[in-house]
Amino acid sequence: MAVYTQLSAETLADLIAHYDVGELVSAKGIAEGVSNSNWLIETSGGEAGSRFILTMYERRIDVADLPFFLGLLDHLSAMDAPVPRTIHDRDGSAWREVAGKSVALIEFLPGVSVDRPTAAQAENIGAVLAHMHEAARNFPQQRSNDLGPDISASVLRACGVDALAQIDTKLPSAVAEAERIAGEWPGALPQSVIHADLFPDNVLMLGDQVSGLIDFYFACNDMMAYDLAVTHAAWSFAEDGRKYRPEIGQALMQGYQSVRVLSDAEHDALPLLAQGAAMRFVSSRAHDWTETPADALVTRKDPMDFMHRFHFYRDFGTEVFG
Ligand SMILES: Nc1ncnc2c1ncn2[C@@H]1O[C@H](COP(=O)(O)OP(=O)(O)OP(=O)(O)O)[C@@H](O)[C@H]1O
Ligand SMILES: N[C@@H](CCO)C(=O)O
Repeated sequence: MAVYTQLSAETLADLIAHYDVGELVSAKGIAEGVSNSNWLIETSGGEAGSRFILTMYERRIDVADLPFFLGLLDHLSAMDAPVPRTIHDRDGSAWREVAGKSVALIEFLPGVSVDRPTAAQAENIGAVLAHMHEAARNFPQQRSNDLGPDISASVLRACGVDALAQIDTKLPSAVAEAERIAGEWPGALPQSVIHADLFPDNVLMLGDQVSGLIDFYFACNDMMAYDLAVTHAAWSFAEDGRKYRPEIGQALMQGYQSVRVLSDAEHDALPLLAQGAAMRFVSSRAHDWTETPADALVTRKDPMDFMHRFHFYRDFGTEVFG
C-alpha cells in the first residue's frame, strides 16, 4: 500500500502539463513503500524521457527539507552517481503543490531490488556507496541527522519499558544499550552527505551492477563510516534477518575500500557504529510498532530483527570488522 491520496486523471494530466515531458499517457500507483504515495508515470515523451516516478510527500518528510533532498539528487546525478535526477517544471522548480501536498517528478531508473544479494552485488553496492560519499562531499547544503544515537535512546525511553516488553521481553534492555552507545559515540570521523537508510529495497540492480540508489529521505551530513555500518547491518544478514552472511559483509567492505580506504580511526569505530546503526532501526521500528495498530494495512517491521543484529555487533563486531 503506498498510494494514500487519490488523484483524478484530470489532476494528473494538469500536473504533467507543467513539465516539458509530453502528455500524460498512463499513471499507475506503486504498491511498494510506506512513507509516500508513488506513481509510475508514462508520457508521450520529451527530452527527459517518457517514464517517471511521481512522488507525493505524505508524512514524516518536512517540506523545508525538500530543497536538500531534491538538490542532492541533482548534485549526485550530475556527478554520474546512479541516482535519479529530478525533473524541473517550466518555472525551474523541482517540486509543486497538488491537493495541498508537495509532489516531485523524478527520473525512472531501470532495475529491481534484490531480496538475497550475492557477494558480487554486495561488492558493487560497497563501491557505489563510496563513490556516492566522494561525490556528495562538495554538496553545498546541510542537514543534520535527526536519528542519531541520542535520538534512538530517547525514542526508546519514550516508548516505555512496558510497551517494549509487550513487543518482546528482550526489548526493554535496548534502552540502556542505546544510552551506552550514545555515550561512547565517536565525534570526529570524516563526514559527507550520507544516505543513512541504504537497505536492499532502496537499491535497484541490473545483474551484479547497481542501476539506482533511491529514497534519499533520511540523507544528512554525518560520518561516512556510519553509513557503511548502516549498509552492512541492512545487507549482511539472511532473509530471516538474524543470521550473519560473512561473504556479504566482507564483499561490501572490500567494494567500499576499493574506492575509499577507511582511516584507522574509522575502521576501529566500526563495531560501535554498527551497534548504533542496528539500534537506530530497533528504535524506529519499536516506535512504529507501538504507533501502528496490529490490523493496519501497513506491515509492521519487527524491531527484534535489529536487536539480534545489535547483539551480534556488540559480541562479535571486533572479529567481524577484523
Ligand atoms: N527513481 C525510481 N526509478 C524506478 N523505480 C522507483 C524510483 N523511485 C521509486 N521507485 C519504485 O517505487 C517504490 C517506492 O519508492 P520508495 O521506496 O521511495 O517509497 P517511499 O514510500 O517513498 O519510501 P519507504 O521505502 O521509506 O516507504 C520503490 O520500491 C521502487 O520500486
Ligand atoms: N529501512 C528502515 C525503514 C526506514 O527507517 C527499516 O527497515 O526499518
